[in-house]
Amino acid sequence: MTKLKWGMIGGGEGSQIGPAHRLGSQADGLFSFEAGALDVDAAKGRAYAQSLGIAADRAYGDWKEMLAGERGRDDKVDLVTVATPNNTHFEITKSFLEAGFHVLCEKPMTMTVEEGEEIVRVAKASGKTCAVNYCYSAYPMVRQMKAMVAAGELGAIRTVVANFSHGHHAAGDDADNPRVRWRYDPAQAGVSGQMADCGIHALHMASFITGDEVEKLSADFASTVKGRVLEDDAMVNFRTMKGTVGRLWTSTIALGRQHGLDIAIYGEKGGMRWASEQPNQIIYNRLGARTEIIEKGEAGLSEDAQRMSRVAIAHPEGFPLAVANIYVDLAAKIRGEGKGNLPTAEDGLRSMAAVFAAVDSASKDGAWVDARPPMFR
Ligand SMILES: NC(=O)C1=CN([C@@H]2O[C@H](COP(=O)(O)OP(=O)(O)OC[C@H]3O[C@@H](n4cnc5c(N)ncnc54)[C@H](OP(=O)(O)O)[C@@H]3O)[C@@H](O)[C@H]2O)C=CC1
Ligand SMILES: O=C1CO[C@H](CO)[C@@H](O)[C@@H]1O
Repeated sequence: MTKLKWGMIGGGEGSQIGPAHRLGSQADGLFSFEAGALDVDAAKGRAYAQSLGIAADRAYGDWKEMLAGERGRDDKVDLVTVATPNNTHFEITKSFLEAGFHVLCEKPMTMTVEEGEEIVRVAKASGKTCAVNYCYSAYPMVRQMKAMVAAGELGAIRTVVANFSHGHHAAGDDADNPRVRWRYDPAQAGVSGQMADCGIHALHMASFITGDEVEKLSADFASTVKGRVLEDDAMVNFRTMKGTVGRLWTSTIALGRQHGLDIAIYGEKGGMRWASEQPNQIIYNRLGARTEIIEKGEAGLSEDAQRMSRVAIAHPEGFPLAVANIYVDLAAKIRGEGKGNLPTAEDGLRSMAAVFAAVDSASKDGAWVDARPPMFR
């Protein structure tokens, strides 16, 4: 099978997410890395792209040059990944979709709800795929949890408790760290810091696993590090469309917590929890029974959990392979072979609506506000 052609914008040398996209896109031999505008500094971006094996004429200085260069080629890239800071996602994603490219955009998909709605419209009109990199939903055992909820193994879901709390932005003297500073700069990050950076992953997981959506929420935001404009800690209570009670804590100042993404689902007949730092196990309790550990690779897992797992039982499969699962489903969708369980532009829009609702609620002492995008009300 001929490989699809892939290009990336952002994800340059030293970036946090760039390596995961390179490893993920290459893991299954489905995409060849053909073009990139990898850095905000044109010279650095061109040099780094070439050091990764990209031809000089496709190692672009910026995304506009890449769009102009690629759209005229017979062998243009099929898929473009947008892995730049948040304030550029909308313009780049919209432009590439309109020019006929498939796009995988990093989260948050846009800076505003209106932009999110615009991307949903543009993606639909273009007929191209626009996915958003909610990659934690592509861990095998997260797929297993989704399948178990859908099969009714937990009964009606009562409560979802999600955390995405780490301690890596706890140092007040780290404000100039280039990996940190844009995350608290409203011009580059948007109206929210940690809620938009990590909280939306946890909220997406809650929706993804339960097959439900956030309807309304109440938020408490805090900026605990002196001088920080945007929140670095947030507690959000929410309710879903089906009436499930939701709790979310997201923080960047929780020293001692490393990645800090975990989720628990409690239903009438059972409960289960999963943590991204122990991704191969689900801790499961049936009502009245002893605790069970469900292990990646064991017999009897859902078809989707098996499909998303590459190596035998007990061998760790981690973050880059979860990202690879997103690329597997993207390749299938681009080839018209199925949709998998891809996070979509609609998911990206729902996240933006939740972020804006949380900012609004926090400014009103935690008043409950509608968290649905106007387009879906
Ligand atoms: N899905 C996930 O799990 C994760 C998602 N993310 C998301 O990915 C995006 C990038 O985050 P992260 O990698 O942590 O950020 P970093 O700051 O670590 O890296 C950003 C990279 O993009 C480059 N860049 C900045 N602006 C442009 C531009 N206009 N054109 C081309 N390249 C540009 C930077 O260059 P330079 O170094 O010179 O500034 C750098 O190489 C964010 O939106 C973030 O929310 C991040 C981590 C995990
Ligand atoms: O999306 C993300 C998930 O993980 C990181 C934390 O480790 C975040 O900073 C990031 O933007």
